[in-house]
Parts: sequence; C-alpha cells; structure tokens
Amino acid sequence: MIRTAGLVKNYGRVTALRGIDLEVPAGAVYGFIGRNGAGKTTTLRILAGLLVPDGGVAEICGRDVVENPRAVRAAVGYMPDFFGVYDGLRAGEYLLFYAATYGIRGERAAKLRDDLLELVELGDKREDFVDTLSRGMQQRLCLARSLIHDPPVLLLDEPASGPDPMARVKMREILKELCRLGKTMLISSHILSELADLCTHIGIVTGGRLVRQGPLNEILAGAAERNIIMRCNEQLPEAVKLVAGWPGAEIVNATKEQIEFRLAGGPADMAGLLRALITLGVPVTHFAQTEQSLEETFIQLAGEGNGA
Ligand SMILES: Nc1ncnc2c1ncn2[C@@H]1O[C@H](COP(=O)(O)OP(=O)(O)OP(=O)(O)O)[C@@H](O)[C@H]1O
Repeated sequence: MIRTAGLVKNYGRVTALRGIDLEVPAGAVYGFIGRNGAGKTTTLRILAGLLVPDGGVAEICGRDVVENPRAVRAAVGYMPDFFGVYDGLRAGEYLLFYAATYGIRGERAAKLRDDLLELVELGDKREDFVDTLSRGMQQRLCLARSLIHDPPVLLLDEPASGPDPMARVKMREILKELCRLGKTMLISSHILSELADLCTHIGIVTGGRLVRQGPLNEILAGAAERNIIMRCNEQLPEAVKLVAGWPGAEIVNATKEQIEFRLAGGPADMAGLLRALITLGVPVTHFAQTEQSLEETFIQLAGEGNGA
C-alpha cells in the first residue's frame, strides 16, 4: 500500500535519507520510529508529494508519487508535525475551507464537518476560534482535516507527541478508531512505547537508514531473545564453562546461583544451548529470556544501526 525503494534525499550537503526501503501492507498501522533528525519527516513529506526525492522511488497504492501527484493526493491524508494557526477562523470553518479545496461544498461539506468534528472529539468546539484551542485540540483538528477526502492512506507526523498526557491518550483512541475503519497508517514517533499498543508493524530509522522493519511482535521478539538468565542447583562452574565457549554466547554476569548471558540467534539457538547443558548433566532450574522494555529494544536496535 505504501512502498519506497532506495529513497534518497539531500538538503544541500546534508544527506537526510540514505536509501530507505519501506513496506507498509494494506490495513497496517506502521510505527515509523526514530530519534530527532533520523529522517522521518523527510520520508513522510516525499510520500505526501511535498518533496521530490533525489533518488529511489516512493509509491502509494502502486502509484509513483512523483509521476502521479494527483492520484496520490487523493489517496493520502497528511498530518504535519507543525501546523499554522489560522487567525479569525473557527474550527468548523477551517474544515469547510479544506473541504472546498477538494471540491466538497454545501450540505455534504456541512455533514462531513460535523461527522469529523465528532470523530476527533471536538463536536462542541465547532464555533471556537482555532487559535484558542489547546495544542492537543489543534492536533485533532488537523487530523480531521487530513480525513476530509476520506483517503485510504494516512501519513501522520508525530500525532501522539505533545506535553499533555490526556491529549495523547485521546489521540491514541482516535487512531485506534481509524484503524478499525480500515485506514492504512504510517505514523512517525521518536518514542516506541507511545505507539506500541497501536501498531501492527514498525520500522526503525536511524541516520537516514531503516535498520529494522516488520510485524511488531517479530521485531520485539528478535531483539529480546538475546538476554538469557540461567539458574541451576549445582555444577555451576561446568555450566559457566560451557556457556563461555558456546558460539554466539557472551556472559554478562555470573554469581553463585545464576548466569546472565547474551546469545546471538533465535529460539533454535537457545534450545540448542539448553540441550547441551542438560546433556552435560547440569541440573537447570531456570532458563529464560529476560524482559526487555520497549525503549531498551529501540535503543538497542537504533544503536546497532548507528554502528552499521
Ligand atoms: N530544510 C532542511 N534544510 C536542511 N536540512 C534539513 C532540512 N530539513 C531536514 N533537514 C535535515 O535532514 C535530516 C532529517 O530531518 P527530518 O526532519 O526528516 O528528521 P526527523 O526524523 O523527522 O526529525 P524530527 O523528529 O526532529 O522532525 C536532519 O539532519 C535535518 O537536520
């Protein structure tokens, strides 16, 4: 539904994107995660047709964004991270104005305005001036604006950020509703945990490169399965010796009761090491991955990208 291949963008001598290959399936809620300056806004602006890439391709619904700007504009709702405040315009008028830019007027526009204000929980703010609304409310109004032409694809730049926790919760609820309505969403954020309960997929971008992408659970499992704690009642020195010499294993800490180590590879590698310990006769009482917080996962993945 959204695809980029080898996307490159330079701003003068600054290279913002160094070959981004995004793959967002239809109906996915894709969390596009990266620190400030990683290249998220640049990617979203290219997909929205607001910036022209210097290399690579970007497609929405199979259409190249540079070659088919009209079709892409119809298919995409874009919510920027910064939005201007409109002096003297009321929330309802703001939406009618944007409806008119898509040729929607009269009764249809009025109904759309009311439905969208309801969806973003601003039904009672229709007559309020936009510049008097809180930042969270302005963000939700901006989201309503991006929905005005009922696009199947939404590109949302940091929608769940902002200092007000209540506003963040409200925004997440609305995004979940949009997911139920079948929208395909690419949502950028610099905080993974902010999006984790919402996303079906994530991509981690660092220094203009995508270092990981895929279904959320696979990415988290892949990052977490390396930290293991093993305990046994006796024969710990034998266990330490075996783990220390095991390919891909690295002991982090060993006490009288337990060994904590990192292990490269997947579940099969874990099972292989456990089998070897038992074959050696070590009475293993505990052998499990440690819980890793989402932010630790992100830092680990982003760090690996930096080193690449
Ligand atoms: N108009 C511009 N002129 C020059 N450099 C720019 C411009 N816009 C972005 N950059 C640079 O390109 C890189 C990527 O910026 P981008 O805004 O895409 O990152 P981001 O991940 O969206 O970060 P943020 O969350 O801070 O917006 C950064 O190094 C940034 O300083």
